[in-house]
Amino acid sequence: MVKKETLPELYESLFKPLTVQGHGVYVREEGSGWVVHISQPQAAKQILLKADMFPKSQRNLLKGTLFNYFLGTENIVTTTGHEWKKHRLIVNPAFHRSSPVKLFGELAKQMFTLWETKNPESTFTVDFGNWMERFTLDVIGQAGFGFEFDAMANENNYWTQVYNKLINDSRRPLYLMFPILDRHLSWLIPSRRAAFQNADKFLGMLKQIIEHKRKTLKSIDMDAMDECDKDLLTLMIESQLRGEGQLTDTELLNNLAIFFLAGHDTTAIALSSAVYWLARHPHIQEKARQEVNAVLFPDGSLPDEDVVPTLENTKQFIYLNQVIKEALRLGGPATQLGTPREAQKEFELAGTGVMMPKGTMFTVNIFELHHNPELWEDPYTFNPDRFEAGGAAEQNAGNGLAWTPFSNGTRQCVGMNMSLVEQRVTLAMLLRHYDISLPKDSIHRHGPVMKGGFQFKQANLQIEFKKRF
Ligand code: HEM
Repeated sequence: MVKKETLPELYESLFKPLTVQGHGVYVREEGSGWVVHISQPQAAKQILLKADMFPKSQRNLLKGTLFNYFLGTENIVTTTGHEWKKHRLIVNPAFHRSSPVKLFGELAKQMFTLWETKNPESTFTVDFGNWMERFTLDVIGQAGFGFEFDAMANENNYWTQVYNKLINDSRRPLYLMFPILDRHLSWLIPSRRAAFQNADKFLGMLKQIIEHKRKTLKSIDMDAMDECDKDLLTLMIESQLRGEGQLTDTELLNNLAIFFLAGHDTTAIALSSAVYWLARHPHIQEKARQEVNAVLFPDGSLPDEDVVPTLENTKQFIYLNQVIKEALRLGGPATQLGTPREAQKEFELAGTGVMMPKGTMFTVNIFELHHNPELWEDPYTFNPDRFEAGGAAEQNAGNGLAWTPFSNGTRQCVGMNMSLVEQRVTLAMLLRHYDISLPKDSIHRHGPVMKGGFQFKQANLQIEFKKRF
């Protein structure tokens, strides 16, 4: 990505020729070998819904890297078969029982206060991408294990810096492309030695929290605590104490690390995408705002104060949910599966009639599926009506998986509901409090411009907010 091209321009030149000429299937070299990319709904459904036939590939290319050091190998993402089921058995109920709606709302309020203290005028501009990273870090710290990063109030505090350094160091392209550097030579490179020591600090802090929680939870009445106020670590340990399964401290640690990596940037990117598209479409923004007001204040009163939606309210935000889905279609954080799937025997790839040999590696190319012109008319246009009852999304669904930002099947994202509720609460509160627009000099005026490198993030996303109260 040398030139600052918009996403549609990049897609047209780089990927569309492959997707369209290949009828939604083509192969690409990905370091681990050739991987079949799928952007066609029948084949996507076949690969994702038959998890036993297409398990995650166990070729661990990142073995020995800082990235792997942080996440470990005993977690819900890297394991398969019985091992994976053991993790999902504990992790799934924790996510289902946790709905920290109040936490999302209180943190949104805190963010508005911080903005307005720094910007006393009625209209101001913020680096929204950066704020979403800080907001979602505060959320995952508290919702994950009851830890206050305070990244919004003070971006330079100790643990926020340790965490940000760890994430940046573990994603450095050079070390991901040449894992041998971390595996065998990190002791020779002072900056890399420091990066591993920094990871030890963060992991050490997580270990202490796990030990502390194990001890305290044995001695308190868990039923006396409100379910919504419990963090994920508490809920996982509780499941074990109730005899619902067992994870060692290392397994708990590795899963907490995964929740950070999988749950922090992803929701930040999703929220940034939704706010960006709302900024570009004032009439859609107004329609979503009116729905939020009608749900929260059915008597027509519109108080000039922030009100945190309840979980029940968030289920009634039908149009806002369409906005979120459309923003995930256009700019969802997962552009393809994190780990390729490996065919366990020879089979016919659905919708193509082509036989694929045992051992073939596949990925569902979520980005291309979501921009495939054969599935989505005018694919770059933001149009939440695609997701209304009877709309294009519903019609596509009869034909396979055309919209799948969280993957699907048994290995669907376990944090999906948490992320969707977080997005609904945050967007509803933003819409009530502010009119949202793009600054005149925004680099994104004609389409989203992405950062280079491995992350699918909008570059320098400045957003203008005008107070409504
Ligand atoms: C917009 C937000 C999010 C998106 C688009 C997203 C997307 C995805 C996708 C595509 C996968 C499948 C990866 C694969 O199979 O290779 C996945 C898995 C997963 N996600 Fe998310 N995710 C989001 C938020 C979260 C959050 C908030 C958490 C936790 C705090 C989370 C935790 C996980 C975990 C643990 C898995 C592995 C599940 C398993 O293999 O059983 N995600 N996510």
